[in-house]
Amino acid sequence: MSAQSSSLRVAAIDFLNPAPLMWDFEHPPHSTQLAERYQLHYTQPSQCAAELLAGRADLGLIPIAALTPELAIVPGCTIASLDRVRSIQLIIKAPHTLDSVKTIAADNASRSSLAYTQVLFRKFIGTQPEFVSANADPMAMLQHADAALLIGDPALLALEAREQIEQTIGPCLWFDIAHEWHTRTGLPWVAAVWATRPEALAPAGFTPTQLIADLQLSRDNGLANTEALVREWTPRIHLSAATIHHYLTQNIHYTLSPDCILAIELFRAYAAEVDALPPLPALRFL
Ligand SMILES: C=C(O[C@@H]1C=C(C(=O)O)C=C[C@H]1O)C(=O)O
Repeated sequence: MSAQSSSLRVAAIDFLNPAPLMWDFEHPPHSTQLAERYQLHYTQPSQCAAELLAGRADLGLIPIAALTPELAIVPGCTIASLDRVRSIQLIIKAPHTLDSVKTIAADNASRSSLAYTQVLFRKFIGTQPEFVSANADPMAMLQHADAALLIGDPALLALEAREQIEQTIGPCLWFDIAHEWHTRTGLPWVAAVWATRPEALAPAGFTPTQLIADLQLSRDNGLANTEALVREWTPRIHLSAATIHHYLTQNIHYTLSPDCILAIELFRAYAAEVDALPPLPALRFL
């Protein structure tokens, strides 16, 4: 059997924010060679986690809320933010405020932001609002609940449509969940990491070193090509080139630094404390 006789099945996220991480998989000169070794499939964050946990994917860009003791974090890359992320919005309908909100319609694509929001209310505000899973449609969500939690591209688009939403729904308060976490903990806000079932690597002819190197190089090449990414995404999403540029360079942080690891540990500890997630006593790394 040759060293690379089969490929690694990868579940990736179909939002704007992971685009720099995916650069080499989608652009020459590396895309052709990577396509022989990686079989990519794009879906929503919650689905990436489900596929990895069910063994339908070997590697996934998954919400940190979905990490289990069986999964190993691939060091190097992350989807995080050092303060405001822009794409995680909690929209609260007047006259409600953070203290009075009772029902929250939560985007069913999310695992991490849902648990961060539960931590925000249960640990920091001291209330127990009810969360109802919903499709990412801000008008419908706000018609049925006191607040809406949106993630990814739908959150970015809701911010652009803020006036229109408030004309229909009435005045709203808009909270950036990453900023709320950062101001209360002093730590980065971490949403997702590359994770793998480590036993899947050898049968696909991969070593951990090679996987880590491929993913980091793709991220580095993506960040070196931000201008090209902005040009590619401007026709694909209803946002200005300046907003996309700011989002990719200022809002999202792509390096899994020691602070990000501390943040994952604290988030999982708080989430277990408030019964938002099962306990995860130790993080496992590849
Ligand atoms: C920054 C974001 O992070 C995403 C949010 C996630 C979640 O809430 O579960 C998971 C993966 C990330 O890609 C975003 O999509 O806005």
